[in-house]
Amino acid sequence: MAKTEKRVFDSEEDLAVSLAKYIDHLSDQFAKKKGLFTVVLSGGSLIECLRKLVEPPYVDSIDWSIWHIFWLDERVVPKTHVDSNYKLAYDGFLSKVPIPPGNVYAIDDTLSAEGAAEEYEARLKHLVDSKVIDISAKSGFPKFDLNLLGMGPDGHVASLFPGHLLLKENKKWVTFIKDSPKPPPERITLTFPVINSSDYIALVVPGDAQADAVSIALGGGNHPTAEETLPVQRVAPEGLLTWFLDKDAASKL
Ligand SMILES: O=C1O[C@H](COP(=O)(O)O)[C@@H](O)[C@H](O)[C@H]1O
Repeated sequence: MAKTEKRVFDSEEDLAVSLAKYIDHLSDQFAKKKGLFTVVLSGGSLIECLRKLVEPPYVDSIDWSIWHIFWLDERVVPKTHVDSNYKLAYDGFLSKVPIPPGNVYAIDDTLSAEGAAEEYEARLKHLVDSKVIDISAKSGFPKFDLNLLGMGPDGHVASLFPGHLLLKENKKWVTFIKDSPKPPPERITLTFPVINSSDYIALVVPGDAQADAVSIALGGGNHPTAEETLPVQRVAPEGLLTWFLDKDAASKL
C-alpha cells in the first residue's frame, strides 16, 4: 500500500495555492538532491490548478533551469489543436516560466498513435541513458520525480480508462489507445508501471463532477467489484501519493 495523504481545501483557489507551495518545496528538494527535477504533466483541469506557479513569488524564486517536462498522455492531434495537451500546458504554464526549451519533451504530433508511442518510449530510454531520468531499482521502469495527475469523473487517469485492456499493460513504458471513450479517440499514454514508479504523485481533483470517483477511491463510496476497479484505484507510487481535493470533490467522503 502506497503512502497516501489527503488534503481538502475550502476552494479551488486554496487548492491552487497549496499545490504551488508543494511543487516549490519539491523543486527545491530535488535541486539540492540531484540538480534535476523531472515533472510529468497531465492535461485537463490540472493546468489551471498550476496558475499560482507562474506568479510571484514562485515564478522568480524557482530554479526553472533544472526542470525537465514530460507528458502523462497526449491526444493524436497537432500541437496547435484545441485538444492538444501540449498546447494546454504551453499556453497556461510553460510559456510563462523560463524552463529551457530543450528540457520540454513533447510527444511527437507528426506520427500515428503507434509511432508516437514508440518514439516517446525510445526518447525516454535515451534520457535514462543520459541520466536525465532515473530508473526504479524496484520496478525497472523509469522513475519520475513528480507526476501531476488529474482524474476524470469516471475515475480515469492519463488515458487509462475503466475496463480497458491498457490498464493491465505491464511491459511497455508508453502505449496508445484508438478507442478512448472520451474524445478524441486516439491517444498516447504512459502506463501504470511507469506512473507507479514515481517518487511523488499529486492527484489534483477540483470540482463536484469527480465526487463519486473520489469517494470510491478513498474508501467512502460503494466499492465496485474487482473487475470494476477504477483506474485511479491503481495509482500507488513507490513514494508518496498526495490527493489535492477541493470541498466539492470531497463532498461525498
Ligand atoms: O482526457 C484527459 O482527462 C484527464 C482528466 O481531465 P480533467 O479535466 O477531468 O482533470 C486528464 O488528466 C488527462 O491528461 C486528459 O488527457
